[in-house]
Amino acid sequence: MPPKLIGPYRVMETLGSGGVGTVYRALDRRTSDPVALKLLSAGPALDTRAARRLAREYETLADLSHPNVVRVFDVGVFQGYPYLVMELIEGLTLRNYLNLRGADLLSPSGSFSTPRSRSLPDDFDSWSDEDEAASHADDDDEESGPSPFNLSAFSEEEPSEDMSLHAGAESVRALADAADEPDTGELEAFEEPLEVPDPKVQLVERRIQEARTEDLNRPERMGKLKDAMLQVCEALAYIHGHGLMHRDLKPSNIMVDEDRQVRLMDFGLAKFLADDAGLTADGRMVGTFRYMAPEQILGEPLDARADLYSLGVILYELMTGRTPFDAKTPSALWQQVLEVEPAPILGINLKGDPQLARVAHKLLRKEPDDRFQTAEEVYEALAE
Ligand SMILES: Nc1ncnc2c1ncn2[C@@H]1O[C@H](COP(=O)(O)OP(=O)(O)OP(=O)(O)O)[C@@H](O)[C@H]1O
Repeated sequence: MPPKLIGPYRVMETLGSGGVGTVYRALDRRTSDPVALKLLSAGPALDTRAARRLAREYETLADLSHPNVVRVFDVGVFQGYPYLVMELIEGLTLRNYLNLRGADLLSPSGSFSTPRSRSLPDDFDSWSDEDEAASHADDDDEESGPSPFNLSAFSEEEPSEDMSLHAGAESVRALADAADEPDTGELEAFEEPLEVPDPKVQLVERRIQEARTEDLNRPERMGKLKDAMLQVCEALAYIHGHGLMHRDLKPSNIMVDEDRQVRLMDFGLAKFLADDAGLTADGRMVGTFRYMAPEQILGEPLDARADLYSLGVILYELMTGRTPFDAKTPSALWQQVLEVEPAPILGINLKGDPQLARVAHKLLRKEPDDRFQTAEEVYEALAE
């Protein structure tokens, strides 16, 4: 049960939960203004010193004002846990915004609903105990609970066909059986036909893949993606210009409102929750490994270029449907981030935009010096 009152704010409903807390829609009882309130319940309760530090950190954020940066109104402490009050964004996270399909928007009753699709499965469930301590750091992307917002501004999106994007072997085989291809009967000679590549299955898999990349490359989706990325660059240029870093940039920290205006959220939070090496007081890492730059994983001093690496992961993911690196354990993931080159975007999405792919790969360079050096440079390259 969510609390009814947090400081002077009346909690109306839960908007979603992430790795470090829960976000509520709330009303400021003094003004009746609607706000979003993020209660950080992941760490240990704050002592007075930490509470004062929180207030200091957010004095800086409260002064920021940019159309692509979420406004921070207030901070406080509730039963020992810090909370942050910010602008309520009536919209969707970037991932859901770019996954929208007509079929997702209209519920059977005809009312609008939030799409629940996720572009990545959370395959980190099977971590070993030793990985457990770090596991929360990748508990991203949970966008739970229905949106209370009217999403009619997004409804012009054309419904796309059901492409069975995550069709398992069984459904692929069923589709193959139904495919209008002549049966060669060749498989009957084998005792274990499943080990032999079935041309019909391969054909259907190829068609699914083609349909999937066609969906990723829809001109309307690509236009939205590029526009959103440009706005994120403007937001990053602004906060970097103020000497701040985001440190936890990922698709669930970017929201798009009904006017397609992008808002960057949660910057600075990772810094407040962690020390310079990115560790919380109880030794856990703050941030999301899949989006973290190599130097961030290594606990090295960071600058704005670490945010640009995260931007590269986001762009890569939005162009291919998967992050550049993925593994079953954090240590395997770190090894990839530190040592492995990402698979070429255009090898996964054959008809992807070459210019955007080039930008993403340059952002993903392991050495900060080899990346774009500023968000302005990225903006220029995207706008070309
Ligand atoms: N200012 C806001 N206005 C409207 N909805 C919001 C706002 N901030 C967050 N939300 C919603 O609440 C959800 C949870 O946000 P939260 O920041 O807790 O999670 P997260 O970003 O997925 O994870 P993390 O805590 O690791 O950053 C978001 O996915 C979003 O749907």
